[in-house]
Amino acid sequence: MPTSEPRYLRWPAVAAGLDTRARLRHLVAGALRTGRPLALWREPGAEHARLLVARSLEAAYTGLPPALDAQAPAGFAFFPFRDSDHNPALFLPADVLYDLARPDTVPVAAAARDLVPALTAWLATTPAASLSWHHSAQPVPHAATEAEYTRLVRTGVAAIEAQEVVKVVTSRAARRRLPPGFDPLGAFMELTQEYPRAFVSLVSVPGVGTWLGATPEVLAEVSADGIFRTMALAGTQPLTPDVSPRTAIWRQKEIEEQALVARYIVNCFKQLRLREYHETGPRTVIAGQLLHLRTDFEVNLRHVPFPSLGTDMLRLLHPTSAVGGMPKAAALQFIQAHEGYDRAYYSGFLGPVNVAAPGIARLYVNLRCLQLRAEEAILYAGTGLTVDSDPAREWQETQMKLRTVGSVI
Ligand SMILES: C=C(O[C@@H]1C=C(C(=O)O)C=C[C@H]1O)C(=O)O
Repeated sequence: MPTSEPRYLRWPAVAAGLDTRARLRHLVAGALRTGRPLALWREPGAEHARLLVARSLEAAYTGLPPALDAQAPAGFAFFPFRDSDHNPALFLPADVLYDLARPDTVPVAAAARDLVPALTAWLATTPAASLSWHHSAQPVPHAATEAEYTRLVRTGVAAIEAQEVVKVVTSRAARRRLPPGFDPLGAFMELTQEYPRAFVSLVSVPGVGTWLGATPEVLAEVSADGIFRTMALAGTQPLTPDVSPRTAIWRQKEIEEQALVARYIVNCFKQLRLREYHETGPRTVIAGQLLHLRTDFEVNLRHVPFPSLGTDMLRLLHPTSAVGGMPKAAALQFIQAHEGYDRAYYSGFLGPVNVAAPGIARLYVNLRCLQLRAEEAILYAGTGLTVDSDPAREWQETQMKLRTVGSVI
């Protein structure tokens, strides 16, 4: 009889003695070996992580950003900064879900029943000693030197002075050799410990590659109580022993930079003719070893006549002026023309939709992240420029941001 209930697979004898983490490794090994996409994540404040395995790469290709409503399919969105053949927009269907809070069974979605024999076989194999992570087929992006980044910032400031853009976010890639025996799963676990307030993720997709990150920035969230949330996060300074969120002082440059992001979000609400939003802040918040300015926005979806607000906002927001700039089109054009490397999934967005329960979505901007290659990691960071930007400070700021995820290598 057809049913929409998942099927709960039990662990076979070979895996019976494995603890939760070893079972996770065993599942990940099987997904990698059989060429399947996977996403592992830990939500801010949550104790346990979840692993999702999609039945195939083909099933993960998507067009539009996901719909944030309870009827939409469950899965994990992994979207690039800009769609292209090299960096496809992906939505990994929640075919197999392993919840580390419930390690005794492996639920397989009704739509993925065909997967049960293969999955049963892979669970019964001897646990693998090493994992073969998926790597991107694209060339390693150019890593800007300090001189090159300085030039980029100067060009950005000149574009602001010439009034081509009001704000633009420039970024760069940095290459780091991986230490021998580097273990991405171990690094993921370390990040979850180190950054309890971040959204920590490890995504591996055939042909697309493997990305690891710990981001502080919500792009669009719909919670169980029907609240839509987004945030304007910008402005950066180091968290040092003598500053705290309560005593932090911000320069005019950072205040303006963050206000532009907040204004951008308000404009998105305006485009949808929505007036009933709550705005809190800006406040100073901690993100790893950094402080940022943040304004929170909330809409109670049960009190407004906009059933598709979450979906519409997501499509308007990305890429926000926290990673692109203002006006959006001109800033994106500037980035395309001058940045000199492919951001790929850095400053795209990612996160689960309808996985915890129908109607719950948590999408984050993919910041403080790295891409894994066979022997090296490519780290990414950017900075919002305004007319007052100083190239040396902007370089320093990217250095600080690289340290968040860089701490695990
Ligand atoms: C672009 C990044 O971060 C964004 C830019 C910020 C800034 O310019 O101060 C701060 C937080 C993020 O919204 C990054 O981490 O790479």
